Amino acid sequence: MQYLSLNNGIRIPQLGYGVWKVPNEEAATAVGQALKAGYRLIDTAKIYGNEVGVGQALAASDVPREDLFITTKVWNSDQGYDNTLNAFDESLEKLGLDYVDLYLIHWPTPKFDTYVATYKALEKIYYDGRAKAIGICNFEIEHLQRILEECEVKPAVNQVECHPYLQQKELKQFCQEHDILLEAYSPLMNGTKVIEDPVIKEIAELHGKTPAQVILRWHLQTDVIVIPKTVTPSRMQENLNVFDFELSPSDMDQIAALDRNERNNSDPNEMHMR
Ligand SMILES: NC(=O)C1=CN([C@@H]2O[C@H](COP(=O)(O)OP(=O)(O)OC[C@H]3O[C@@H](n4cnc5c(N)ncnc54)[C@H](OP(=O)(O)O)[C@@H]3O)[C@@H](O)[C@H]2O)C=CC1
Ligand SMILES: O=C1CO[C@H](CO)[C@@H](O)[C@@H]1O
Repeated sequence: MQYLSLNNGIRIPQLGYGVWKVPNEEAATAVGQALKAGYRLIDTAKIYGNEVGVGQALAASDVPREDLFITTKVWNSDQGYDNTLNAFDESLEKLGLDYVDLYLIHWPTPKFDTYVATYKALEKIYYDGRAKAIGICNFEIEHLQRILEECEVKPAVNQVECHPYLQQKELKQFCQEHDILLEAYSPLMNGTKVIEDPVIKEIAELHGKTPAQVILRWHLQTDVIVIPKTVTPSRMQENLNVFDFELSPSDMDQIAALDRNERNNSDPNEMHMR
């Protein structure tokens, strides 16, 4: 496993395991398999409804707590200072943990203008030592600017949709300038289109790797954290086997040219409180 350092010095595995759409009843098995395969970062959220299953896998695993990196997120309808503190307590209890490694605001929900108060609750959780790091998801530059201006603790990460068809170059640069790591969600574009892209396929053949491995390797070489999801054990292993080859500058240039601002998930400015 390869690690990066967050802006507060905490180490984060650069490749993790996402569990959106993994039903709670299946999460314990899936996360257990992922931990056995070698994943150490698990990315869940209250809205995924599987924190209990994730917690069961953590409890059953012999991986020491300090080697795990557990992320969860506050959902839109729990935003606001007090609501967030309560939602955090519930998430922690479901996970069966006394701290998480990273707690994130799931969406800025700009229409309701609650994300600054929500972030201040995250700061309290951080100061209390119950989250080793805090951050946000789906924040655009204007949302980030407000946090940087109005809050004390710099977000450690901004988790956003990112893949070769949505490379987030401007946001990535802004985050780099402010020492915020970008974390790529839906890194395989939810297993759609980009996996079938002819340029990706050609590069994959050149390296004797799969298209998914090429995409994940591209993410790693662009210095982002990447959290692919799969419930298929062979793919868990496939997605981890990306540390034994390197994309050339020419491969990287060809993938850079695939950027087309194509989103597969919601637009942060259109996400409402649900
Ligand atoms: N903060 C946020 O707003 C969001 C965060 N996320 C996080 O990011 C994680 C990953 O993103 P997600 O949206 O799940 O999408 P991904 O881009 O990780 O794609 C997951 C899909 O790709 C398939 N897949 C996985 N590996 C391979 C492979 N090697 N070859 C072919 N297909 C493959 C999976 O199928 P199968 O499982 O059947 O093998 C699944 O259908 C989420 O699980 C979640 O933790 C996601 C969305 C939003
Ligand atoms: O992480 C995510 C997946 O689930 C949610 C919907 O249920 C999305 O809104 C979110 O971005």
